[in-house]
Amino acid sequence: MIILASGSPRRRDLLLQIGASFRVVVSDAAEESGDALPPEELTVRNASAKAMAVAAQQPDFPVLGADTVVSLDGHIYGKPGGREDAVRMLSELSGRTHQVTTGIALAVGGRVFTDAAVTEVRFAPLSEVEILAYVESGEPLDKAGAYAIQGKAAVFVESLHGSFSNVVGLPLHAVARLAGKAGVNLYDHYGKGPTG
Ligand SMILES: Cc1cn([C@H]2C[C@H](O)[C@@H](COP(=O)(O)OP(=O)(O)OP(=O)(O)O)O2)c(=O)[nH]c1=O
Repeated sequence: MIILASGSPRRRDLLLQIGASFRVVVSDAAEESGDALPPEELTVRNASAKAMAVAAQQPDFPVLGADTVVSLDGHIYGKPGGREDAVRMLSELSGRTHQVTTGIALAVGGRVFTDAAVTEVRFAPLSEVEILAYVESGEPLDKAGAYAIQGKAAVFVESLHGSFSNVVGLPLHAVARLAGKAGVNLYDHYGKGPTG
């Protein structure tokens, strides 16, 4: 069994999807933000801080932390500060290709294994009316870059290159690969793997 150090229902759903054996302990680690660090470095740092904060209380289990940001033209977009901020972010993403980066960190036995995945997402040009209606739906407010690809914003996405689950908050292939590297079994209930 592992511990998911995350309050994100999306990350919980993604681990459930692959049949992982886990429980959730939400981390209180402070997140860094801003454009000073490249997205891979920033998200790996934040993911490590989340994993290590929970590992300090739960040293007997491997702990997985993750952090997702959107980036475009050297700017990093985290969660919007409110509706106006969400409108601004979506206007900037409109008609452009941006990157979604998730850093992951697995703390196990005093060591921290890390990785990051990047997905390119192309948005169609969005009208002001579309953006305002979407923000009004409330969906963007707790999402990096002010949108949810698994939700109503799916209609904005013209194309995607890379891992889809990465955009939703947890790159599942990279998580499985990292677990393998760290010697952690994600599916330890009765020793069964994803195929049962
Ligand atoms: C781009 C995008 C982000 N998101 C979400 C995933 C993350 O939950 C959130 C990014 O915020 P994060 O700070 O990475 O995570 P979180 O605060 O939700 O959870 P925790 O720190 O406890 O792990 O944005 C989507 O759900 N869909 C999307 O298409």
